[in-house]
Amino acid sequence: MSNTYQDLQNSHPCFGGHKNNVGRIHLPVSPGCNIACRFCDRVINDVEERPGVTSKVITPDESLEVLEKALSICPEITVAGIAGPGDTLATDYALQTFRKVKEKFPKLIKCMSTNGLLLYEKADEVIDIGIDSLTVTVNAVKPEILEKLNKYIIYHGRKYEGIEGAEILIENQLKGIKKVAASGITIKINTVLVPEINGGHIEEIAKTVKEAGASIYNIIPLIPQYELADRKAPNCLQIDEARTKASKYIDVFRHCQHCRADAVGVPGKSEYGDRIYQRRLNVKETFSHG
Ligand SMILES: C[S@@+](CC[C@H](N)C(=O)[O-])C[C@H]1O[C@@H](n2cnc3c(N)ncnc32)[C@H](O)[C@@H]1O
Ligand code: SF4
Repeated sequence: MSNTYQDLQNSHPCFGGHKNNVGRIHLPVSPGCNIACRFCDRVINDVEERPGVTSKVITPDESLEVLEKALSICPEITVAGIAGPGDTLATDYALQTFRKVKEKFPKLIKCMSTNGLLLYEKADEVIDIGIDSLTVTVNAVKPEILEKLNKYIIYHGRKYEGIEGAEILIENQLKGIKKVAASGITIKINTVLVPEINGGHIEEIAKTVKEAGASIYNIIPLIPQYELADRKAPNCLQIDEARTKASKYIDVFRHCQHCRADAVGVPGKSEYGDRIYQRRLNVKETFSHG
């Protein structure tokens, strides 16, 4: 039986549990991605504090050793999460890792983040493994807005660009969210707020994902980079307005820390990634746009 939304509000830092001094570890086992968000720049480095960044990519077996070490250093960790650095469903490594974690650390909350392209077809596996909390990044529910945020998708071996790719992505996200939510798994939605692109669309996203079964909504301010390097990050007022509009339809999480794909510790309080992943000097290798 997976944790309920109420349980997670006490025990998962991204669902409200941040008040209780609980920690998480992100296991960076998923390097590849099957879509191309125009703002995403996945890199290997030891210094940047943002999603898509990791010091190394590890295997599902290595992740058990990493977890053991992390729990001995930081017993506050209640959540084993996988948030990249790429997409958790683009390769099988994340689901393999969760099966191993479930066996060896049955008390840990299993949490994963996906773009949702393959969520509908992999939903039975996600449910069977007993993922406790699932985050799906939904940046728009209208294809003409999404195509400004996503360049293409690779779906069943074919590349779909622009509106066509955006339509498939939105349809699969919403069908996947409905199916997984109906099984009782708690769903959080991430939206990257790019004021000039989806700033006026937040209410529609919030309403649509709530109707599909999501429980909580997290608006992430854009970090301007890659193709959207010249777009402005939202200011505090814009973020606050977007959150207030969304909260008419769905609970809103307001404490997102823009964590790395290999973060370890209690968000905002402790960070043990240096010790766990033996971070090196300032080495930077881009691997998302080869
Ligand atoms: C790197 S992704 C990995 C998990 C999965 N592929 C996904 O998209 O949900 C983790 C989160 O970082 C967000 N993200 C990536 N680049 C960002 C940026 N430049 N600014 C803000 N959020 C970003 C994504 O939208 C996603 O919600
Ligand atoms: S944000 Fe997630 S889905 Fe989008 S390109 Fe980056 S890793 Fe892939």
